[in-house]
Formats: sequence, structure tokens, C-alpha cells
Amino acid sequence: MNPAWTWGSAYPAPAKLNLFLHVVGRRADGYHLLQTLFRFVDYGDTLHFAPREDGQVRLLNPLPGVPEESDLTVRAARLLQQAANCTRGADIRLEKRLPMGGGLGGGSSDAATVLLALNHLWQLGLSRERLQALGLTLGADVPVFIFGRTAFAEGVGEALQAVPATPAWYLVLQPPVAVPTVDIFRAPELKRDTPAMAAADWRPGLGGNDLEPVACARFPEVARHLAWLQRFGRARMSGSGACVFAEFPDQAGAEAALAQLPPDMQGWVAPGLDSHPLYGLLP
Ligand SMILES: C[C@@](CO)(OP(=O)(O)O)[C@H](O)COP(=O)(O)OP(=O)(O)OC[C@H]1O[C@@H](n2ccc(N)nc2=O)[C@H](O)[C@@H]1O
Ligand SMILES: Nc1ncnc2c1ncn2[C@@H]1O[C@H](COP(=O)(O)OP(=O)(O)O)[C@@H](O)[C@H]1O
Repeated sequence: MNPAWTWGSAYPAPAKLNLFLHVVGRRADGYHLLQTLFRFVDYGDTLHFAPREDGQVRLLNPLPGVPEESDLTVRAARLLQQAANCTRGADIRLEKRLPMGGGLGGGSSDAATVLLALNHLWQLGLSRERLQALGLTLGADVPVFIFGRTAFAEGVGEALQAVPATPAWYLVLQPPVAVPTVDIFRAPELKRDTPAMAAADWRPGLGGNDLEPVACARFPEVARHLAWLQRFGRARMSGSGACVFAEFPDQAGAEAALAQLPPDMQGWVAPGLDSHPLYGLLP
């Protein structure tokens, strides 16, 4: 048991960026086969847990528009109870910073943090692999947050290989729109045949985001934010949007760019992480 993480701790749920995202095919069930590079950044949601002896799982502060029962935190906790035959309960409090429909994996990261934290606090002893498999049933982005390292991902995002991360800072802009992932993947004009690459061939800076032209065409605010960010070099959209980002070698460069942000745009700066802050919770 790691003494640093207790019931009283604040558990981080960091954002992810897709440094590139290619659609390389489609599964028989219609899901798209991807290749992508997941990197965590030091900015995100925070979760708090308190034990309940009545076996219930409750979210004390549900998000506007998301009923408690369908919130990914509650679904993750109940899934874990079921998988481990656990009779203990928990109250969850979610400090939300990541935008919904932002392409930063906020909901998925919240779910992964619940699985990691409650596996630890309830002393269930499920393995990392088992938690990744459980997480995949909640969403394709959940496993990588449990995997915990910068990763080259394939399949729908569940086949993961750790890759070394170079130190970098990111300026992330949050266009004032929520992009529904399903609309982007359903678009007839989406390019679905980018040739697959070998994981070993990926280098920082390689690859684009195949979802970006579709999101930009349908959500002009995404296009406007991306166009502004291009002045600092190669800017990209993360996931299915709406957020866009640019990479900088150091904090000073990223902060200098943020200082020029027009008043009608919102953004923040954060360093890339080498690993998920809860990586050490599992062997
Ligand atoms: C695009 C990515 C890239 O990291 O991130 P986000 O933009 O969500 O952060 C993910 O692949 C998002 O995966 P996930 O979080 O499971 O997507 P969901 O919102 O559950 O998917 C909504 C719908 O999009 C379609 N979908 C999703 C993923 C995929 N690989 N192929 C698909 O065709 C499916 O119709 C699915 O029902
Ligand atoms: N804890 C949660 N945080 C965010 N979204 C959630 C959560 N639980 C359920 N959702 C649902 O998941 C959708 C996708 O949210 P999110 O993962 O934040 O965005 P994205 O997939 O674009 O990164 C939201 O629109 C919301 O309806």
C-alpha cells in the first residue's frame, strides 16, 4: 500500500493530447481503427473520495447535463465493485476543469482515476491489465490513462506501446464549442485510409490529425483557433476536437504565446508529463 495516497488525497485526472491521429481503417462493427500518440499534460480534473459503509457509489456534485447514473466516474466505480465483488462504497467529488467534448479525454481520464484510486483505496488488488480491460468497456480512451505512459496506440486506442517522451510545453486553446465525437467519425468526407506506420518509425512531429479537417469544416470556431495558433508553428487539433494545441521547447515560449491570445479566446499552458501522476499506484 502506497502511504502517499489515502482517502484524504486529491487524485489527479490529467488531460491527454493526441500528438498525431491517423484513421487507418474500420472494424466490422463500424468503429474506426486508429494510430495515435497519447501524451499526458500537467493540467486536468481532480477527484476526491470518501468511504461509505452502505455500499453505495454517489457523485456528490453531478455535472450540468450529465445525470449521475451516466457519469463516467459513477459507471467506473460500479463496474469495479461488480468486477471485484466489492461491497464497499464511496462518495466521489469531481473538480472539473477539462471541457466536455474537448478532445482532451476528460471523461475517460476521470473514469481511469476512479478505477486506479478505488482499486487502491478498497484494496482490491486488480492488475493494471485487468483495469485496462475494464476501462475499455467504458470508452476507447480509458485504457491509456491506466497504462500510464506516453504511448503509441493502435486498434481503437487500446493496443498500447510505451514510447519515450521528449520534454515539451504545450499551449492549449479551448474553442467555445463541444464537438460530439460520433459526428466526426460518421462524416462521409472523413479520410479513412491513411497508410499504417510501424510504431518504431514514429518520431516527434510526424503525422497529422485526420479528424481535423472534418471538425474545422463543421465547427468554424475550431478552424479560427487553429488558424491563430499556426503562427507559432505546427498547431494541431487533439482527438476529435474541439481543443487545439502547439508544442514549445520551454515554458517561456509557451507563456509568451499565451500572452498574445486575443481576449475572445481561452487557453492555458502546461508541461508534458513523462507518466501519469498515479502510475506508481500499481506495480
Ligand atoms: C477520438 C479520440 C482519440 O483519442 O478521442 P476524443 O476526441 O474522444 O478525446 C477517441 O478515439 C474517442 O474514443 P471514445 O472516447 O471511445 O469515443 P466515444 O465518444 O465513446 O465514441 C462515440 C462514437 O464515435 C464512433 N467512434 C469512436 C471511436 C472510434 N475509434 N471509432 C468510432 O467510429 C463510434 O460511433 C462511437 O459510438
Ligand atoms: N465525468 C465526466 N466528465 C466529462 N464528460 C463526461 C463524464 N461522464 C460522462 N461524460 C460524457 O462524455 C462526453 C465526452 O466527454 P469528454 O471525455 O470530456 O470529451 P472528449 O471525449 O471529447 O475528450 C461528455 O459530453 C459527457 O456527456
